[in-house]
Amino acid sequence: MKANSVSLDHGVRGHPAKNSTAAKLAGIVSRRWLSYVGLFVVMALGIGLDLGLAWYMMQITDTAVLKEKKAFIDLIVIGLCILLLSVTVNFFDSYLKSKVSNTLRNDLRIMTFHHMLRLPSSYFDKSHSGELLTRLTSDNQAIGQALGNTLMMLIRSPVMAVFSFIYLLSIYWPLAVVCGFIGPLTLLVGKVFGKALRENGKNVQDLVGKSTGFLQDVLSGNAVVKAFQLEQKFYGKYKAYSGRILARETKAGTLNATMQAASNGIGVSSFIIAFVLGAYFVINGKMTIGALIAFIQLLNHVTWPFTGLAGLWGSLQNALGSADRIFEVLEQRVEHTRLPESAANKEDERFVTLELDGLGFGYDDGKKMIENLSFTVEAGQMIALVGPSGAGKTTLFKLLLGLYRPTSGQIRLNGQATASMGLDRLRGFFSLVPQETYLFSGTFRENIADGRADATDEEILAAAKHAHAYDFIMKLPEGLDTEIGERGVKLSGGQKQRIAIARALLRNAPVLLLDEATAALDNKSEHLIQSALEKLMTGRTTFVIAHRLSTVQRADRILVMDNGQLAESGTHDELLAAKGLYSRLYHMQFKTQAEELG
Ligand SMILES: Nc1ncnc2c1ncn2[C@@H]1O[C@H](COP(=O)(O)OP(=O)(O)OP(=O)(O)O)[C@@H](O)[C@H]1O
Repeated sequence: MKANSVSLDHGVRGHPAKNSTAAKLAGIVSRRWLSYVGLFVVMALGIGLDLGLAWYMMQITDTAVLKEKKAFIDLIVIGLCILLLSVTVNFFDSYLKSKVSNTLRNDLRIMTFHHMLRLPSSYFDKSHSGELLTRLTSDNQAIGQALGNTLMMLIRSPVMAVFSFIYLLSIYWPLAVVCGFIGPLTLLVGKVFGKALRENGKNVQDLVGKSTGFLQDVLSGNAVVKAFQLEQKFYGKYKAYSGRILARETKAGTLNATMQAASNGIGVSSFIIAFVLGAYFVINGKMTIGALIAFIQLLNHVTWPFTGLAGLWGSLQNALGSADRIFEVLEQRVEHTRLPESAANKEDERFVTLELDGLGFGYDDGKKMIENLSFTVEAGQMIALVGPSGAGKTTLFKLLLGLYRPTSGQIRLNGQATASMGLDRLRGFFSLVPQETYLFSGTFRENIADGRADATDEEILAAAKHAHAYDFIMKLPEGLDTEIGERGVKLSGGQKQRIAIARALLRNAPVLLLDEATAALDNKSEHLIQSALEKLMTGRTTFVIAHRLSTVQRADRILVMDNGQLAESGTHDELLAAKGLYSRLYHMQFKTQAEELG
């Protein structure tokens, strides 16, 4: 990753930073100091050239007025040199500005994504993925723009103004002093409007984030939208979002226009004053015509920077609003200090025992979801988790995977408390087959290989065969290289599940967390999946959130959860004999299945 040779760790490592947004941005900008040195050199040359051009205009006008032919020819040569230099400087100015802007956008993009990948599940539960997406897209765009052109112009303008003013003083100081008072007035305008523009800019970005999240939901759930005929409702909702964005953008436009008009008025009045007064001084013989032309040219540099500054200040404030949103993500506490490596399939990490000791947990709302849960699982056992909906079965999986930390008690893996174990190592013990299959856009090969990055083609094919996915993949013209569509839209539910099983097979972790799908499949597909799961469970310790009677009956131990507590535990026969919650659930399900089978 040579091109990204910046440190990806934002200095604050998840602690809310006290520095201002501008100071935090400065920290990021400073990583590209060499490009900025180049930009400053080009800027100095550009300022010199602009001053030189004013001098040149004065000389050539006075030479023409005085009809000095020899000096006139010399000035034509000098003019050509100025032209050549100006073209070169202009090229490097634009090139370096876009380079620094693009590079910093790239830095920020990868830094933000790197940070996002290390954020805990609790953060994603609270934030909408579409909204987070805009921080990597439009917010990133706004900042990149500001750190290139806007920033350089903001630095160049006052420097240029100072040098131009000194030159004006040297031409005719009384006129310079009069005009010099007017330019800085525009700064006041910028100050008055800057805060409002920044706040408005942040509001626009917040709204864009929300509406993008909404769009993402509607577009990815388009089948439900059509089935429930939600088109009108969602169209109205999006129109409302869009209208609010428009209103905010119109407000920004009005603020900008007022600010520009005010600073322009100040700029134009200084121009008129200079022209009228300058003409008066020419009539009185205090200035030459050439000096007046140079004066007007330079005055432009004294006033324009201030005039333009107001607009630039506005876009900088907008970008700071976007930066606030990005830093909000970068300052979230991360669960990993670095990106975890896939730790599965390590021979030295065999599973021996897993103990839950007085485990307690509640989500953010403080309500206890799991209370005082204790049990021990030995290697090779198959544990079925059953219980009513909302009993806490999936939550237990989240705790085992370290997606959330227990609020009390301990989980011990091979005798070691998981709280003191690195998350990479902890997650390396597990392979997850979630209830809702989640595949990523890409090919079959890529999706299966997500189980293990260094898997060979033979291993991928073997996993596909064991998962009964090989035949349907190979029937497709591009085989393993067939694109599966967004989240696997081109696949049936059963096919998706078999790809997920192949992925888990390849991971080859010692403990399998299997959340059985509840969706009913046809008999053939069901049989293929059962057979694939059998292969996956072989030689592994398995926790299965069980919805099927067959799974439950085969389990070495059934843990019956109710309201986050272990209500009962035992084998199928023991629990039936106990005639408790399990027995009731079993008979209820058995009756339903018998009815379904006619
Ligand atoms: N991220 C979350 N934030 C807050 N509460 C949550 C979160 N996820 C789940 N819950 C709540 O925790 C409780 C247990 O949920 P869990 O998903 O563990 O149940 P479950 O036993 O797996 O249910 P099911 O069989 O229906 O999948 C539920 O009341 C649920 O509303």
